[in-house]
Amino acid sequence: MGTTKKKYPVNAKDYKLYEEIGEGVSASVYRALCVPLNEIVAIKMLDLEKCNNDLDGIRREVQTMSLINHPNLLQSCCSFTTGHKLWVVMPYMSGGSCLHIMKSSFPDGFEEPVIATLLREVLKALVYLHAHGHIHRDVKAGNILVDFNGSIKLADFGVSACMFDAGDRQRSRNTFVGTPCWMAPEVMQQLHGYDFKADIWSFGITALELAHGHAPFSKYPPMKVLLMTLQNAPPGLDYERDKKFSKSFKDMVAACLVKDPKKRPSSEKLLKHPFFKHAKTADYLERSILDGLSPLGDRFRMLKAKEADLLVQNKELYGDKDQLSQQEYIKGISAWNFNLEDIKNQAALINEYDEISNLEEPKTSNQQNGISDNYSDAKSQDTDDEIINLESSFASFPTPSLQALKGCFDICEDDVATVSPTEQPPVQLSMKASDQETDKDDDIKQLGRIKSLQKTSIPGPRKYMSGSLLPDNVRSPKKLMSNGERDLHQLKFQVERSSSGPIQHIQRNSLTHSLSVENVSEGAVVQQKGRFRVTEADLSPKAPVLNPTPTIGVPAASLLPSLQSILQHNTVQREEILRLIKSVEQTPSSSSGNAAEHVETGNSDFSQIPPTPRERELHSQVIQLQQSLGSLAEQLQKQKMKNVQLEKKLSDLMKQNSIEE
Ligand SMILES: Nc1ncnc2c1ncn2[C@@H]1O[C@H](COP(=O)(O)OP(=O)(O)OP(=O)(O)O)[C@@H](O)[C@H]1O
Repeated sequence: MGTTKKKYPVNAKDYKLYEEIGEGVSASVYRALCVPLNEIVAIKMLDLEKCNNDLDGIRREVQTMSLINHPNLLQSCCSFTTGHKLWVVMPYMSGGSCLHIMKSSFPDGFEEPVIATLLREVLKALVYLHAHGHIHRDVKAGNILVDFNGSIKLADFGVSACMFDAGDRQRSRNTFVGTPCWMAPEVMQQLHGYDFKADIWSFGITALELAHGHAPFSKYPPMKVLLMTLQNAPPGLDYERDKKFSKSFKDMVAACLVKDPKKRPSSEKLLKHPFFKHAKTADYLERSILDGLSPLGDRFRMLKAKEADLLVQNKELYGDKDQLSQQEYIKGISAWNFNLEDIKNQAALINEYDEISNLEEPKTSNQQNGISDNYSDAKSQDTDDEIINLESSFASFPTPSLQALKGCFDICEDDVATVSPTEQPPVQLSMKASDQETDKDDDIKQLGRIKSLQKTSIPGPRKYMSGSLLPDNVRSPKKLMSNGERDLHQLKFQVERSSSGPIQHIQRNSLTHSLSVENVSEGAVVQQKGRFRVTEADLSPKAPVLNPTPTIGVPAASLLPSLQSILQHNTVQREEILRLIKSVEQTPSSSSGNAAEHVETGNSDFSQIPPTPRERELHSQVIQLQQSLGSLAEQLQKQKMKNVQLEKKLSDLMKQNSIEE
């Protein structure tokens, strides 16, 4: 790919910013000119101060984007920080995402040959990613980008995971990441972890999304989507209107949407499915889906305006009370609140929502696990019991420190100006190219330098995103207004995401919000950044993923997530050992009591009492766990020492800095 050979400047002043072309949960994307290369690019801007707790996600995205090299994957050209923003420079994909194209011109989805062509390209990208040990974890139409010539690239590695993280290729993941509608059941369940087969599920959901114009369950709030995905039979091409689709398409979707991940094909195998014989060339895509489309920026603006209108209409129709309910509902869901009372309240709101929503969902013929698969059945099951069951199905994980966001990127340039913590002006983008340079320079000056890593992050008003655009006929359960002023200008910046898109991050400034973000010690904490996202410490007995060994200049704060993860992991392992010891004690054979004593006293000599096979197995597990506990403690110790050293360096540097200033 040509982009890898060119040297893209890593300085904001070398780019002229044009119009906004996309928004996600965590980022805004702009079209821009790379002045020295005279090339149009797209720049994704992430506000590091607002991406609470998602240092790992951002780092992963930047790393993955720079390392991948495949024609169907969006590779970054370069990335750098300016003020508290991270800029990721990428090739500009002028067609925008498939989601945007559908919303603009194909509200009921694409024709089958188009779908086959798009999906084959995405699948090629997945084959590459999986072969290199990556799980994408966010495959959906919004992340399939189309270029002017019909070429396709899969984007957004914000939640991708590397299977080699801990040096173990086969390791399943135990993190809770993704976008609800596209999320595989095993990812939601968090029982046995998951692997690259989770992408195959999302791929199947994406196929349905491209066929219908929206993902299954997309009109439901996130909690409901989780319930439905877990309880209902997998969705498929079973609608009356799906008769137009070929058997091979239906087969391909059915192969992906099997609840048991082991029964899903690998991406490589799926690529050989007869359905992809219908795939055509990029040329064909250009003619069939790009023809007549207005420029990306215009489309984006129109779609946003439409969303804002919908929101205003909703306000008029349902009033503030309902909006407040929705807000409360989304807040609970977004924060993945395990407070039972809150969840019950949320469940009540789900029912409320259902009553007014227009049910057009399918009655699938196949039943799985003896659970009814039609929506009205699922609706009637919105009981407290379900919520309690669901609550027990999910694990909760600790959250990295807020401060950990800083200092992650040592690729900084241009961090020049100074600003107070409360000063966080948005980047103002002029539509006139000639004005760009001045405006941008001013902005950069305003954005300022982050003086201290210890500085408390005081987020400005949250710019709520609208990445996934609502189907027109759907009343938004997810778009809401703040408690504050509700003028249109504010609306623009506070539109929530569709539930068919990632769940919106909610600023935790409400007294009613009972979830403690940083309460690591209780282990009941969930990290969340727009998606359900619970990472770092997992319940797997395997070693936690450590941040790479810090290099000089990496702030000590960035080690905190690893340390927390190790601590958490330690606790989990300790509990596991205790549990095993208890279970040895409870083994009915007369010998087991003795065996437990041996274990408890650290004496593993079982020679005098012949152990049962179960005791042997438990014993060896205990030994393994003890060993790994030991090595974790060692790692923790090392990390602590490094932390101390780095903190010292850091404070020296800060002193030096303040002297210079
Ligand atoms: N290189 C690009 N060229 C054109 N449009 C782009 C490009 N990158 C992103 N976009 C547009 O911007 C939108 C948001 O970008 P992106 O998905 O990377 O942000 P995000 O915050 O990671 O989103 P998500 O909500 O999926 O997590 C995309 O859906 C797409 O429409």
